[in-house]
Amino acid sequence: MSVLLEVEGATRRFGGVFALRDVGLDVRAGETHAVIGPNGAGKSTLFKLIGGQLVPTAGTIGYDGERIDRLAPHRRARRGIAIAFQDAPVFHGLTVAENVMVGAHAVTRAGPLAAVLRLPRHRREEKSIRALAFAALERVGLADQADRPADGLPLGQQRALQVARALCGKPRLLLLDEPASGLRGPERSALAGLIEQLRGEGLSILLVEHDVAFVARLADRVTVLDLGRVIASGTFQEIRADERVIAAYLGGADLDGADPDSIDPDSTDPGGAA
Ligand SMILES: Nc1ncnc2c1ncn2[C@@H]1O[C@H](COP(=O)(O)OP(=O)(O)OP(=O)(O)O)[C@@H](O)[C@H]1O
Repeated sequence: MSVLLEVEGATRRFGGVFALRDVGLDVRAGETHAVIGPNGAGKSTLFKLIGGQLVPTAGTIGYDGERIDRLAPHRRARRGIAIAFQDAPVFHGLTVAENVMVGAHAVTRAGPLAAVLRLPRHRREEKSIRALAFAALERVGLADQADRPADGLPLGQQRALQVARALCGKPRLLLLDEPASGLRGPERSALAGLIEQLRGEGLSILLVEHDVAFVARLADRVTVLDLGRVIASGTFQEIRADERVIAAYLGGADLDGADPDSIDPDSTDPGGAA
């Protein structure tokens, strides 16, 4: 399997604090790779280095054979890296479809503001943007919600909407920022099913997540961060047996409780990775 994303020696310092030190990981084409770690481990910092919201103090990030660590986020998006931020705003007063159309700016010349303001440049592209948005809504199972106001959409469907927005950019690599956070059992299961479906369609996925049960079900490989360093990487079964991982998770009770085969539909416990 070829490597799509390669992070090497990534270091990020904030003043005297090393949020990340010499971190390496790769995402292979078609795999779901999860990054987990306790609070303050550096997960968000790593996510932002890959998305382009932060630049590394040292190290490199390669994507599809090209260095991208100094590229602006929108240039990464145009190369096929899409981000679904779990707390990205839902634009109230717009329909579900219109909210998703805002995500199409990565593959069209009109920007998101043009989409919202319906400027002439946008109108020329509106037809293809609508088609992209509806295809994305189909993929995430929200097509029947397309014309309803996005206000008041249940949290699980809001997450699916964020994923649909990201899919409008026709990504090869989808970055998911704690997608299960705050979701209850059935919604978590539905979202896990969606991520499995996208993986089945060939999308490469990098998932930063607190919820260990969620990761156990979805990830082909897991990278574990603690205090800014990689302490283990491998399949979930491999990392759950690693002594450093068990120590980082205070005795391993949370990891042992994560059943890779199921997410308890009645559970609201996020798996205890926090
Ligand atoms: N902008 C910043 N300025 C100063 N320190 C920062 C900044 N961002 C992160 N840090 C520090 O870097 C370290 C890693 O933070 P980061 O948010 O990446 O961890 P995390 O694993 O995402 O944590 P959490 O699970 O709590 O979200 C922490 O010590 C944090 O305080």
